[in-house]
Amino acid sequence: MAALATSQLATTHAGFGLGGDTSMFRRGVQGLRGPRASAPGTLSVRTSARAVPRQQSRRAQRGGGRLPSLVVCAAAGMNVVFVGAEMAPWSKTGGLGDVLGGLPPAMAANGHRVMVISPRYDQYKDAWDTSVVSEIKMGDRYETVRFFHCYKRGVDRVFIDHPSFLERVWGKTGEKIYGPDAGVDYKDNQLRFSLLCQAALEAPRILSLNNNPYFSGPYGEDVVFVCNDWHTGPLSSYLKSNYQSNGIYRNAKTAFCIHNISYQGRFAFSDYPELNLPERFRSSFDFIDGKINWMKGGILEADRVLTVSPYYAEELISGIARGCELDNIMRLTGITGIVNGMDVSEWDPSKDKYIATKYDVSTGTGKKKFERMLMSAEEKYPDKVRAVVKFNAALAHHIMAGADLLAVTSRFEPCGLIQLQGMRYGTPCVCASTGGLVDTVIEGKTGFHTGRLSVDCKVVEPADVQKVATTLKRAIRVVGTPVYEEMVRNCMIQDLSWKGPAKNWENMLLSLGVAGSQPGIEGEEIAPLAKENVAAP
Ligand SMILES: Nc1ncnc2c1ncn2[C@@H]1O[C@H](COP(=O)(O)OP(=O)(O)O[C@H]2O[C@H](CO)[C@@H](O)[C@H](O)[C@H]2O)[C@@H](O)[C@H]1O
Repeated sequence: MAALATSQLATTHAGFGLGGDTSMFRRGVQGLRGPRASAPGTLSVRTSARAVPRQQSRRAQRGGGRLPSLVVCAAAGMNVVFVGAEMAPWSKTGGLGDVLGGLPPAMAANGHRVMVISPRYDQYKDAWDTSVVSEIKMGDRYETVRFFHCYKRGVDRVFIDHPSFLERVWGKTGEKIYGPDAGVDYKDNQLRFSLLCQAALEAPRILSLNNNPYFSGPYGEDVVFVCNDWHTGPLSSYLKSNYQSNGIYRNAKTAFCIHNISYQGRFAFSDYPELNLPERFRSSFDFIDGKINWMKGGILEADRVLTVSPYYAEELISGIARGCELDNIMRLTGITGIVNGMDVSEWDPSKDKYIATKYDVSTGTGKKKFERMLMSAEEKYPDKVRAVVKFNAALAHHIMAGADLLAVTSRFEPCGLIQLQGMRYGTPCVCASTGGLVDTVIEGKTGFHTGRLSVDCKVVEPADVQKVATTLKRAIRVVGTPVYEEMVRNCMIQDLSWKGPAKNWENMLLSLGVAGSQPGIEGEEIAPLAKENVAAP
């Protein structure tokens, strides 16, 4: 019998990633109104950071720098600043956190100076208070944010500290990032993430960071910001209105990356003034449903639009259903797809702390004892299914290591990480033919394709059920045969790391032409997965 992991992993956590797709959004902001509203278009971000030294010459530093202890890198490069609502392992509800955890170290390994900025949802014991503060306009009043920092795997991790992040989520990292309960958003998410965008724009200028052996001082103004999902939609607009119109960040550019288009950050149109953006940006944010749409604004105002696989990029512009009503906007701007990598140090079957029996491609075999147990369980409960509906990192690793097949029956899948994780653990995937699954799973070689499934989430099409059942049966018949063994091997010998994707990202970001940007070098990240970068309440 084949042990089968269903797409539970892909679906159970979906309730956490709530986003702002909220017709029920009603925000009570009266309590936040204050006397210091500034006119649209004026610089509303004020900093009280202490003076910082000028950034030293990168090349001079690299030339004379000592050999790095964590990352092998040298020469050239660019300043890249990722901004997002999640950053694994400090915060994660799904793949967005994984990407902001794994891609930046791979870029840093190639010699780029890389910062990632996300909220400080918890008292992370490895992140220090920089003592740098900034006053940010949040709705009608100014709020003070503090910047916390740690340097890990060659990357500056910057955490924005504000009560609207820490007080809500404290001690519950991984949950409650977007709302008090699954399916419920915080009423002030618009203000929380506007604060994140504005604070993120301050960080490269005011933080003097000196841990990296090749760089020191602030990043400065020649940077490329990489915005991720709707939470960062207004960042490009703030860059233009608060800085570039005042002669700051003249050469900076932005890229906007779509991980999940289902959550677009739709808010009542009457809330637009709360963003403190000039009128000229209103048309970028307004939407056909009479709301403002953060993702639309993010797409239209960025210098480049990306998503996480080439096939998904095609799907997004194919029509309303797969483009979720933003297809026409993306046809206008164009969109580039780059397949995600995965964190091969976190997901390593030969070292995985969660699994008792470590293995690699040369030891990928099943245990007779467990096979017998499964068979007897099947005899006893022939029609029963075990569903575990909770976020459990250890169980996720167990499933990848223990299953014979992984079913990923997504209607949409921008890239998908669980099929990569499955393949890394020698678990071929039975997947729907959509998005990144098309780009990453090869029929008959590393998995099985069901064909495309309907995107109408309200109905279960009998034809889709048939497709899934037929493909599962087809796959189960292969399990245990030499063909299956070959598929397991094909899965495990692939390089699924961030190395290749990081190079693709580099080329795309270089094409934006930020002053001083240069190609990186072939670097190897050699740092072990840091044990200490876990959250601690
Ligand atoms: N119950 C559970 N317990 C523990 N861990 C669990 C879990 N359920 C899921 N996970 C983990 O969460 C991550 C899920 O990432 P995915 O990329 O598969 O989907 P997600 O929709 O979150 O990401 C979105 O963004 C990513 C990143 O771009 C795209 O790959 C994807 O297609 C897009 O939908 C994986 O690391 C998985 O192991």
